[in-house]
Amino acid sequence: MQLGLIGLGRMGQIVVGRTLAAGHEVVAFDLDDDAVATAADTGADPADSLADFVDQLGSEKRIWLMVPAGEAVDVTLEELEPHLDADDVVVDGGNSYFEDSVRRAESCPAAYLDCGTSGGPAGAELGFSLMVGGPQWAYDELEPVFDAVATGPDGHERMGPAGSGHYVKMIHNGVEYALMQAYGEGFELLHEGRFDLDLENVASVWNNGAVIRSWLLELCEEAFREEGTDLGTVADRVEGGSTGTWTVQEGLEQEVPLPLIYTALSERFGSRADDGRFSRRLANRLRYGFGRHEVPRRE
Ligand SMILES: NC(=O)C1=CN([C@@H]2O[C@H](COP(=O)(O)OP(=O)(O)OC[C@H]3O[C@@H](n4cnc5c(N)ncnc54)[C@H](O)[C@@H]3O)[C@@H](O)[C@H]2O)C=CC1
Ligand SMILES: O=C(CO)[C@H](O)[C@H](O)COP(=O)(O)O
Repeated sequence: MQLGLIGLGRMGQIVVGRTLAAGHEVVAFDLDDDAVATAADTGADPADSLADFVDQLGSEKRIWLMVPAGEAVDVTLEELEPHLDADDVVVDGGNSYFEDSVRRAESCPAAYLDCGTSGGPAGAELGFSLMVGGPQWAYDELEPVFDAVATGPDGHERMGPAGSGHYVKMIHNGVEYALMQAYGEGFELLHEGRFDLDLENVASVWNNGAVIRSWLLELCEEAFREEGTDLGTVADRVEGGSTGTWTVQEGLEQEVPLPLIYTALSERFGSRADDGRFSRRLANRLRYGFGRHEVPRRE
């Protein structure tokens, strides 16, 4: 299959690499020429403009967007629109708000798949977990690419109609916030508590058979190994927050109580006051662990 990839940042380059490794062709475009050159070095066909990108794709276009959520998706779709028809498929693999995806699916001339992507840049070797919404035929059509980008055939599923993929990913991120908060609080108590503990050792022993073992806990272990048991210069400041805000808003609309996710979100907002909380410094470092997000550091 030939896949057109727009957005060649941390996540897009992985989609390119995994799709090529599975024997497919990739045409790659980004506003940043260096990102296009990196994709070309991996074996993709570089496009120097969106017009060039569209020209290089065949009559039944298969396009994957991996650009930042929001305006970049709308701008890209607007430019693609004159070149798309009902036989084409567009996948949005970013963290778009699900209601935006429903709107885009209604107005896009091509079949539109909203694809929640989990695993982060650190998950490149294993492959991602993909939660897809949209028409069944388009999902079936893209299955070889989903097999390649995901951990394999078990790493992707069609969730339901338009919007359902990004809806499931939004709530996944709410759970992610609460888990990070829970690990952060536990390690804060261990750090401030009665014993002089090596937190890397604690995380390591918990990761070997304990009920609370997980990938996030492995990333806690990595953070203590690389930063030290007191997290060194990692600042008490947690960025991000959009996906957690949407999750809490949805909980309010559905009248489903989400006290843990809400608390984790409000802790993030509170962190921006910089008052030195350990749990938030760990959350800051964990976002680097899975997302390669920049780590704000204190002086
Ligand atoms: N980093 C992570 O852990 C995860 C990120 N995501 C989502 O995946 C999407 C991409 O994320 P990252 O790769 O981390 O971002 P990134 O910032 O590393 O890369 C975004 C790329 O898109 C390009 N771009 C921006 N606007 C463009 C446009 N109009 N046309 C063409 N290229 C454009 C930028 O030049 C950049 O190369 C976002 O929606 C993000 O929320 C999803 C799961 C995990
Ligand atoms: O989706 C992700 C992980 O699953 C990304 O890392 C995302 O950027 C994190 O979301 P937020 O910016 O709301 O912290």
